[in-house]
Amino acid sequence: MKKIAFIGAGNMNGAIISGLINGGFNPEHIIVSNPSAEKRLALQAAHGIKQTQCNIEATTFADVIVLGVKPYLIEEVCQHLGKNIDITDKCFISVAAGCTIKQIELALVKPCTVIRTMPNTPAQLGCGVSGIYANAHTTEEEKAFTTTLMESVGIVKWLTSEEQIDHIIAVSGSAPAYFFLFMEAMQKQAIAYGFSEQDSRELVQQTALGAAKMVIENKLPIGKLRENVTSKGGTTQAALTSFIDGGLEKLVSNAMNCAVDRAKEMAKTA
Ligand SMILES: NC(=O)C1=CN([C@@H]2O[C@H](COP(=O)(O)OP(=O)(O)OC[C@H]3O[C@@H](n4cnc5c(N)ncnc54)[C@H](O)[C@@H]3O)[C@@H](O)[C@H]2O)C=CC1
Ligand SMILES: O=C(O)[C@@H]1CCC=N1
Repeated sequence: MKKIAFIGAGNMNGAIISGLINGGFNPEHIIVSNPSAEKRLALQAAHGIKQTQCNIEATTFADVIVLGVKPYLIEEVCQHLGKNIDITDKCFISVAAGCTIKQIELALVKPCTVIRTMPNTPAQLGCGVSGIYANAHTTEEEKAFTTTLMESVGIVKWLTSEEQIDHIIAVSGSAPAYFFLFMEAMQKQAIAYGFSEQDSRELVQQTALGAAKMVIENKLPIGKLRENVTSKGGTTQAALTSFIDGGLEKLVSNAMNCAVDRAKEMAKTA
């Protein structure tokens, strides 16, 4: 079985590690590296994985290296690895937004496999979505392993161009936060009606879960599910009209385009 090094013990790598372990991946084959101790020790305590403060030690241990540091650190981390150890047989998988395969290849110096994946944090529950795009050095076996790796934390979509990574960021990578923002706004209003904070949370979260399950389990178009809740001249129609008059659709597409633009900007300034 392949060994995996997670460089960075933050939110995204932590979510993938949780998902892998919950899916039965052997913790002995996983190492995480992070300069500060707290987060890597917490991951070790939670999952029984190996940990180190040294990226070189983690990379040397593994066949597959998941780069999960902030985008502005990816090149620095890769240069350090490329200059100090033989990485030619390793498979690098970056989860970073706004850092291209070309930038990573240049930083690693030696030619090797570089794959970009854009997961999202529901990966920690096995409910993630990951877009994947691979460079020309990637073998079919490495592609198959990456599919298996990311499928252990959710669904996978292979992409036909690297640009689609930026689109996946807008559609699913950043998107849990859109739903959280919407739920926070609903919870605030529920509290304003006098419900306790806890009751407000339960009302909102259960409604979000129910709505998501209906979308998943029904084959009906999402618009039809919406119509089924909306009695003519009723309460839902009043609420939806307010959303539509407020420009919700445009607001959503503008927000998603802002995520795409920001990913492109980050790649330029890297
Ligand atoms: N948070 C999210 O929902 C998603 C994040 N991503 C990507 O994941 C990457 C990480 O993001 P987060 O997990 O949110 O950030 P984070 O800040 O939670 O995690 C980054 C971790 O890297 C560690 N770190 C810093 N310098 C390091 C070094 N030289 N070597 C090893 N570790 C080092 C930090 O101490 C921190 O624990 C980013 O590139 C981001 O674009 C991708 C998809 C979703
Ligand atoms: O906000 C970010 O830049 C990262 C990428 C997708 C989710 N979080």
